Amino acid sequence: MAQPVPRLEIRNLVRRFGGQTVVDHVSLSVMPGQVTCLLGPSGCGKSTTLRMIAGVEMQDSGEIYVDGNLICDTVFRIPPERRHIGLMFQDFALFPHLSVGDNVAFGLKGTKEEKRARVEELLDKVGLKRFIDGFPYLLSGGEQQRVALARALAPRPRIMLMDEPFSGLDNRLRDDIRDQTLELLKEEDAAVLLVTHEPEEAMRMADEIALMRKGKIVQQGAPYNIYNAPVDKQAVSFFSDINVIRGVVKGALTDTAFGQFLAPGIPDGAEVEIVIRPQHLKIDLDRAGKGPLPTPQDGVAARGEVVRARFMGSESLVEIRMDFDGSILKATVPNVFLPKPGKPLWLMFRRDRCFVFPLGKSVV
Ligand SMILES: Nc1ncnc2c1ncn2[C@@H]1O[C@H](COP(=O)(O)OP(=O)(O)OP(=O)(O)O)[C@@H](O)[C@H]1O
Repeated sequence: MAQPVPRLEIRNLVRRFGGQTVVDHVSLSVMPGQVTCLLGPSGCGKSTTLRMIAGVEMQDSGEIYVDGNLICDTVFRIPPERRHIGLMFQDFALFPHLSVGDNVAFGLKGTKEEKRARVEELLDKVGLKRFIDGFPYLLSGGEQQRVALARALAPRPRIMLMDEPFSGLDNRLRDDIRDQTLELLKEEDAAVLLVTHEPEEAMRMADEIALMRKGKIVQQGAPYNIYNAPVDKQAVSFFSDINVIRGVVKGALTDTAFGQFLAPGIPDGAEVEIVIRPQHLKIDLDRAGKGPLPTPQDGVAARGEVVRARFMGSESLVEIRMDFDGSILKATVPNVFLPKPGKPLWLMFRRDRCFVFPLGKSVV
């Protein structure tokens, strides 16, 4: 069977500013109806990548394809207005002197009736048809954002590029608008590339996440895989708080106060870091103080004493000073669990939730 052709594909895009490579051989593809999130810290080159795809920035090397057809390399270049790409940025500014309907119709081709039908269809989908003849100033921030989305989607773009489109909205509003936006984007079957520096946004929106750091994509895959099979310590810590203990490898194993961990492919004598998220650090509540027996999954329990416990809303955060080296580890526990400072607790590193990385090594 023929391989499906990506709606958008970029190959080895490179952009340098003043000797610094801010986008460094970035390649990715997005299928129709798929949302890919370009996720990374501020300044890692996400927006520059998006601007090159939009055609408002020229790459130093690399190619961009739409439906398998070259639209831009260093010699050939289709101008931005002929790329059929929809854009949505944080500063989405609607035209204040045009009605909501005319804002959405802006850039649409066809007869008056055709345009009106498309505008009504989209405003209906974003739940704002009643404002069609009103002006943008009558709308809240969230409503204006939905109009901007309708405007971007009106000409049926084959690709939607979105750069932090929800960051101007307050938290509660944002979740609703993200969900609505996602629904509409799927209905319209556009290939979406969404830039964000917020892991929660990427997890909520993406079919696929491309994790970017220092101009490079360090990992790409479904949110579940990025979260559960991270490539390095930084990739774990980008999504959550982490606990780290160290060990030395001997015979593809490392011995720690929490028992042995597998360290496949890491040479004898190398130092490793064993990383675990606070929600996976297990507190033994049943046999507290008695030193539970090791199990294949939980390993050996290590003793510590509570330093502080805080209630965070849906969970409690407990900080424990470990007897074996005096370090402080963090555990989160659902609901209310507020042991007093000084209380002894036994902790276990769940082996199926740990990541073992060579010390000091990251992908870039
Ligand atoms: N036109 C330009 N001239 C010089 N440097 C630039 C230019 N555009 C971007 N840069 C630099 O390139 C780097 C990447 O910028 P970019 O805006 O792509 O990052 P980003 O990941 O989108 O960050 P943010 O989330 O803060 O927007 C930054 O160091 C930025 O200062």
